[in-house]
Parts: sequence; structure tokens; C-alpha cells
Amino acid sequence: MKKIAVLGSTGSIGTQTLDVISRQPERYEVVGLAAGSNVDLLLEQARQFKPKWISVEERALEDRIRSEVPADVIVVSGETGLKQVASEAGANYVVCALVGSLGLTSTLAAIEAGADIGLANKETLVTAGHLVMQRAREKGVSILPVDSEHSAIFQCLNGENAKAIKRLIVTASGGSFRDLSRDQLKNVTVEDALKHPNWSMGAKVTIDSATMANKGLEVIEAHWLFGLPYDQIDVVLHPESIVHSMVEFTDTSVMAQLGNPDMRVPIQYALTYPERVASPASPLDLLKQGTLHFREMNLERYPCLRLAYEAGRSGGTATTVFNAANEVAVARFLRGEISFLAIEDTIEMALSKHSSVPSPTLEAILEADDWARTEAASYR
Ligand SMILES: NC(=O)C1=CN([C@@H]2O[C@H](COP(=O)(O)OP(=O)(O)OC[C@H]3O[C@@H](n4cnc5c(N)ncnc54)[C@H](OP(=O)(O)O)[C@@H]3O)[C@@H](O)[C@H]2O)C=CC1
Ligand SMILES: CC(=O)[C@@H](O)[C@H](O)COP(=O)(O)O
Ligand SMILES: [Mn+2]
Repeated sequence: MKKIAVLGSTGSIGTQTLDVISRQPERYEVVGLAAGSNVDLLLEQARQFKPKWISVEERALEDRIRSEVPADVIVVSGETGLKQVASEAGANYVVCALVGSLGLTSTLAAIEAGADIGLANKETLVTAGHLVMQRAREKGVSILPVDSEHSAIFQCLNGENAKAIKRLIVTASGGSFRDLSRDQLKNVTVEDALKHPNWSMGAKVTIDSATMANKGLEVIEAHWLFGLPYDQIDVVLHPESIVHSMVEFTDTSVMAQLGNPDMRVPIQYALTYPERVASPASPLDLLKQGTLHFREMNLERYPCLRLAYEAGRSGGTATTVFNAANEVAVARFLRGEISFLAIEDTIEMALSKHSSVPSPTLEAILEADDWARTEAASYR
């Protein structure tokens, strides 16, 4: 039986993870739940799944939770609380569905405790991929991708020889503004940016999808997960989000994983791997679907993707800075403080001012993350 802790249980991935778990109760025991400030939903989840540990963002929220759960449940808070749920609740599998580089320290704590990781939180790998992957190897724990593209690639690589990979082809929907010109992007609204054409997701990743920063984060995530150089990771536009990604092999064969857009499929695969079990997703009917489209990616139209490749190729703390500047800029855009196009300007400014530290320690990474946040917060 998998003893599971879900970090970010009240979010889009977190709730879908619990949905998957609730359909196969004989396979799983939920030992820990961690969330931010959505206490009503967290309590509802606690009543259903009966975890032994619960963490919330603020200490001030602890008492309300304590008053509504059995006395033996341990209630904690903050980043320390996240790490405790990840490492002390007895989980042998931790789903990291937090948003942002906040997920890094609790993911590392789970690895130290020897738990396998179901990783949705791509920012963790973008911030400190070398540390996370190295520590996972040393501890003998598996990092199972939840992100749909990486799950697709992982499935295409099943049983294959890594030496036979020619390139990964990551698909991108194009996001909410894919039919707009650069000029039209000057005046777009938050409300419109939050309308993803194919997926219903949390606000941050939906904005990332519109700027194409999401694909940049995913290219860097793929670099760490699959150990390939950036020249072997390509992105193509695929507006339908049916082909979740592809792998081209040296013999010219291309393997792809297809399905209707439903995150419960990759979430479930990360939980049941190497087994496959029935899922609640609606089956893909290619006859009804009819046509699939693919278009070349234009890095001038999507500077955030260009900047991500540049940061990835620079290595060191450059990707930490790419991520942190993006996180701050997206939060500011969502609060109405800056325009949509100022997101890419913020990232470009932070990267241009940063001197990347090669092979950084955790301390150097946290310092670069902090520095980029301060720079991005005061830009314009
Ligand atoms: N949504 C999707 O379909 C996909 C998401 N991903 C990735 O998965 C990750 C999660 O995305 P998504 O589920 O959309 O995000 P959401 O915004 O929907 O959920 C984020 C979760 O993190 C919690 N959280 C936020 N801040 C804190 C904090 N300071 N302390 C503790 N918990 C906190 C939230 O709690 P609360 O709400 O209670 O405040 C919530 O449970 C991201 O890295 C994203 O890129 C990848 C592929 C697809
Ligand atoms: C569902 C998922 O994995 C998201 O990260 C998705 O990739 C967003 O879609 P696009 O970034 O392709 O618009
Ligand atoms: Mn994705």
C-alpha cells in the first residue's frame, strides 16, 4: 500500500490527485495533507481521507483546524510544516502539487526521508534540478513526472534505450492568446489570460501557458528528468493538446502519447507506475477528433521560451532566476500591477543583471531566488 502525502492538496493538481486516490482506496492511505489558506476545503479533505498530519500556510490557521479534527492529528504550518508533512508523516510517496519554488525544500525533505515523488511542481526542478536529481539518485528514490508532457515522454521511453533517443518533442497548446499578434498582446486583460483553450488549471500555470514561460519551464524540467541537452529538446505548437509529447529515436521512429486533456491520467500513472488501471477520463475518439494540427514554434513571438532556453544553456543559477522573476511577475500581473508583456520584460531584466553561479549549493540557489524576487518586485 502507498502511504501518501499530498502537498498542495487544495489546488487543481491536489484535488485531482485525491480524486484519483478516492477511486482506488485499497491502494492508498493518505497520511498527510498540506495546503495554503483554503481551510474549508482542507477540512473537508481531512474528514474524507483522515490524514495523521496536516499543514497550513499560516500559524494563525492551525487552531481552527485543531478544533475540527481528532486530537491525535498533528497540525503544523509554514515551510517547516510542509517539510514535516513531507518527511515525518510516514509517507513513502509524496505528491508535490505546490505552486512555485516554494516546493523545493519540502521535495528535498521527502527525498531525504526516502519517499518516492510524484512531481507536478516543475518549478522545483527549474530552481534546483541538479540538486534534486542528484539527491534522488543517491537516496534511490524515483521522481515520477505528473506534468502531462513529461508523463507522455516517460511513457514513450518505457523499455527504450536512452542512447537511442534523438530528441524530445514537447507539445504546446499556445495558451489563451495564441491567435493574437505581439501588437495585440499590449492590452490584454487578466480575465482573458486566465481562459486556457484546453485545460482548467491554477492561475499561475495558466498565465505561464499564455506567455509560453510554461513551455520554457517544461523544457528545463525535461532536461533534468530525462538527462538530455537542450539541443535535443524541441517544442512544437499543437493547438488541440491531444498529443501530449513525443520522442524521436535514432531510427527515425517517433513515439507519441495521446489522450483527451485530463490531468487525472498522468497523475494516476505516476501513482500506479508501472501498472495501468482504468481511469475516469473520457476515451479519445480520433475519428470524432478528425484532425490534429502542428505548427513550428516562433521564439520571437514567445520571448519567454527563448529566455528559458538561454537560461537553461547558461546553467547554474540562471534557471533559478528565470523561475523566480517569472513567479513574481505573474503574481504582479494577476494583481493588476503590471501589463502582460511586462512579464517577459521582468524575466529578461533579471537574467541580464544576474551573474550565474555554476553548480550552485542549496544556499546559493536560495540566495539567487531571493535576489531575483527583489529585483522583479521593484521592476517598473
Ligand atoms: N493544474 C494543472 O493542470 C497542472 C499543473 N502543473 C503544475 O503543478 C503545480 C500546481 O499547479 P496547480 O495545481 O495548478 O496550482 P494551484 O494554484 O491550483 O494549487 C496550488 C496549491 O498550493 C497551495 N499553496 C500555495 N501557496 C502555499 C503556501 N505558501 N503554503 C502551502 N501551500 C500553498 C495552495 O493552497 P491553497 O489553495 O489552500 O491556498 C494549493 O493547494 C504547478 O507547479 C503547476 O505548474 C503541471 C501540469 C498541469
Ligand atoms: C496540463 C499541463 O501539463 C500543463 O502544464 C499544460 O502543459 C499547459 O498547456 P500549454 O502550456 O501547452 O498551453
Ligand atoms: Mn505541462
